[in-house]
Amino acid sequence: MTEKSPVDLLAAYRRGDFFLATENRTMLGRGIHTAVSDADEFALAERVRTLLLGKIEERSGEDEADLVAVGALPFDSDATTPGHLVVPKDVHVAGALHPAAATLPRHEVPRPVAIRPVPEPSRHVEAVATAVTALAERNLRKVVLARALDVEFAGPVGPEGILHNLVVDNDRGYTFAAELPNARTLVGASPELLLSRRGRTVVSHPHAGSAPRSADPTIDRENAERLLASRKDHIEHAVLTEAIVETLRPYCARLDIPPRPALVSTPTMWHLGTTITGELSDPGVTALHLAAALHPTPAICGTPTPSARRLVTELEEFDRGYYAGAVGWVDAQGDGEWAVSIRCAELAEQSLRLYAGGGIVPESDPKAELAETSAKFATLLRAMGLPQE
Ligand SMILES: C=C(O[C@@H]1C=C(C(=O)O)C=C[C@H]1O)C(=O)O
Repeated sequence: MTEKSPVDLLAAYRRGDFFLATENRTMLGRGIHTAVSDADEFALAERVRTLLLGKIEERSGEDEADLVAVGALPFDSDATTPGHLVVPKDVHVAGALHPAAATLPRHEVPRPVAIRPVPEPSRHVEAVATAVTALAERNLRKVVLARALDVEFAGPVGPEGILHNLVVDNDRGYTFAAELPNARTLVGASPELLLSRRGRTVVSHPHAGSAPRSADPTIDRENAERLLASRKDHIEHAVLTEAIVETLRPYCARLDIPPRPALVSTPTMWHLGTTITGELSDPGVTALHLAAALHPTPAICGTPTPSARRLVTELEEFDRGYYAGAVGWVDAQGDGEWAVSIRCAELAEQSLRLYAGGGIVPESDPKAELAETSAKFATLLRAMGLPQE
């Protein structure tokens, strides 16, 4: 592994590579040594584990640090949208991109020729109202409804400029670009950690409960305080942390769960977040296996999961693809990091689809839910140099 600075890695990123920047690490994966796709996420985790362990043996004693698999899990796996990981030919890892990245000049992204909401905003409001009724009828505690924006360009557009600007804007969280098996690139900046594993230590940082940031410091503070005091948002959040804890508990000898969520901020949103830390009882369980066990969490699907998933399919007029899945890496030891793939877009040759959703509980107001998705689009719109809806 040659030494490169984090800013060099960002500059070196090209479509086809894997890129992930976190608060303390920057990773660039290039080339395909082996690609593994599987619609069954646990089978995928097992195949990747066997593959990486096999590679350790081939190398016998050489450096194992760059033996990783990187990639993305979709919201709903099937044959055309499988979990997709790649063992890159070359992996470069460096330290944190920030604070240095904040001073980098922004890149120009071509202006779109068309932006079309899917569905129309009024239809999303109706879908949320229908969801609120369905929650009571079907005994659901929460469902997450999303909408999309289809953006078209006059010519080919790469992910490089968008990724660069996302990195400049976001000094925390998980900023990523990953190649998808459908010849698209998933690019985004998620605040939310699904799961990380380092040795026996696992961490999950679920987010639920949202309010927009404001350029006016007084309004910004008020929005944050209203969120911290909002019963509706605390209910949405509790449903999520309960599910994470329930899933992780059987794997862990110890779990630390803070009694109440904390305020988390991105440049565009306030959220409620809870950092859950655990110690694995079986260190043989990989980060990817645990990510597969947790997914789909009530942050992006709902509770109970099967009926929430059904309601999502009934009410959303588009396929989520790799939005509301996970993006990350796992190494030969089973360590890894998986972020929830939100605040992201799937980029094709000269078009992209960007996504945003929000949790619906019985107390939800449909108009406020529409506004929340608009605020969430801002992460990507800003990186594209566009006005925020
Ligand atoms: C579903 C999204 O975000 C999720 C939903 C949230 C909410 O409902 O409050 C908050 C953070 C995320 O877990 C998204 O950004 O698309």
